[in-house]
Amino acid sequence: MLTIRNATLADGREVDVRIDTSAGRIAGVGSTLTHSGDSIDADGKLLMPGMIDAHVHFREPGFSHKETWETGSRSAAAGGVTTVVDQPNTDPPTVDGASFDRKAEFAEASYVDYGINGGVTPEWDPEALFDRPTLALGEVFLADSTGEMGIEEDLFREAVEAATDEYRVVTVHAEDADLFDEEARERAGDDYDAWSAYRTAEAEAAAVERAVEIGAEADARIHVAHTSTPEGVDAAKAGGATCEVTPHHLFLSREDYDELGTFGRMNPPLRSEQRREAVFERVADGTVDIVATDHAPHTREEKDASVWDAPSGVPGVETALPLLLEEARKENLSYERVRDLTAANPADVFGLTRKGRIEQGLMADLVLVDPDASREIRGEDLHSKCDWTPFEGMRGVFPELTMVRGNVVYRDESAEYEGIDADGEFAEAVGENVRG
Ligand SMILES: NC(=O)N[C@@H](CC(=O)O)C(=O)O
Ligand SMILES: [Zn+2]
Ligand SMILES: [Zn+2]
Repeated sequence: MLTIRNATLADGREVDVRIDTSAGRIAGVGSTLTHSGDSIDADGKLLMPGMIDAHVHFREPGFSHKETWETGSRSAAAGGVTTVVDQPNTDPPTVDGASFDRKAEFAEASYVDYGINGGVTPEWDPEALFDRPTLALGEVFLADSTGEMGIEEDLFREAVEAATDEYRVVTVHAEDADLFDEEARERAGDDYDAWSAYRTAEAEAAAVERAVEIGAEADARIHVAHTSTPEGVDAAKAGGATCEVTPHHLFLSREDYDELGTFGRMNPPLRSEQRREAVFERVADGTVDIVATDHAPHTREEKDASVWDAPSGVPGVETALPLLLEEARKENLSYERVRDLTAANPADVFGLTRKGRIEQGLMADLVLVDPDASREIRGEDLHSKCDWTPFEGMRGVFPELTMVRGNVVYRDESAEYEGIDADGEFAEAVGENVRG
């Protein structure tokens, strides 16, 4: 048994949390727990459920030079993420039994728990995928992005039906390439805003509408990945789907290209400041279900190319919760909203019934933070293989301690906790597949 004493929860309650470390579960939450066994004095600091990041690209197998399960999951743990959901655009793509099994072997190196999604290409093998502990189907690409896995509508419909028969959620990358602005293609390679002009907001809204229509016909559970526009969010919600927003679409806009260049290129692209604000409002008021990072690392060398040649994607798994906690510190979001967006809602959307909340009986996936300890984000301080961040110089509130099923996997070495004697920043890589 381990007790975290004097913790403050997102709703303001001051509690002790008792952890059954052998079961990895929360044994009790209350104010008058008896303190037998080990204990940590939280000294009034904030205790949050670990973030469930429903959208990461940890790049193995195939692209270990960009990220590995080890570096990606360390970055996750240091950012307060205790579960990640990995996407299928690896090499080989995760579309059949052999590729799933291969990825599952790499994932054993993970410091945090994980789900592995199955992908869809014309060669996919749904039976083999669903036979395995696949968390969800997706991201299913309705347009090409990194990995060129864009598929036609007929195959999408088939995939949605197959996933629904197997009780899997379908995560969709919703852009319609027919609505991309080909004229923008003529802009020069150093006009970085051309990427946003090319992959239009209309292309997102139209694809979301189509995806939720097809989903409704099949009675499917559709989850729209990385919605970047208020139109995309509204179309998803009106069609009965759930949706996620990334930190980059929440905190960056087309106005940041001057600073970011191709390091601000991703799919869907950055939008106008006006659209960014409208998306932020929908996150703050609870319309948006989830904040997920779409952590998509590429090396500096790869990114350092013309706007038409650079790969799409930015890292984000370590900075998402810190950026949101900074917004809460500034009272632009409530702590309860941050908790729901990062933990309770992703647990509900992906059926992770034993995760996402600080309640008796649930898994002890926990993050302890000093809510006032805001600091500048520096790429060189982060733990991803990707040594840059699009959020350089912005402020974040980083965790001091991250626990996965009762195991301390990360602690900030400058934070002192009586009762914790982990040596160094990271302890053991205890990550497991959330589907067993
Ligand atoms: N978002 C991106 O721009 N890139 C992602 C793929 C994706 O999520 O579309 C990647 O894997 O690099
Ligand atoms: Zn995508
Ligand atoms: Zn993605």
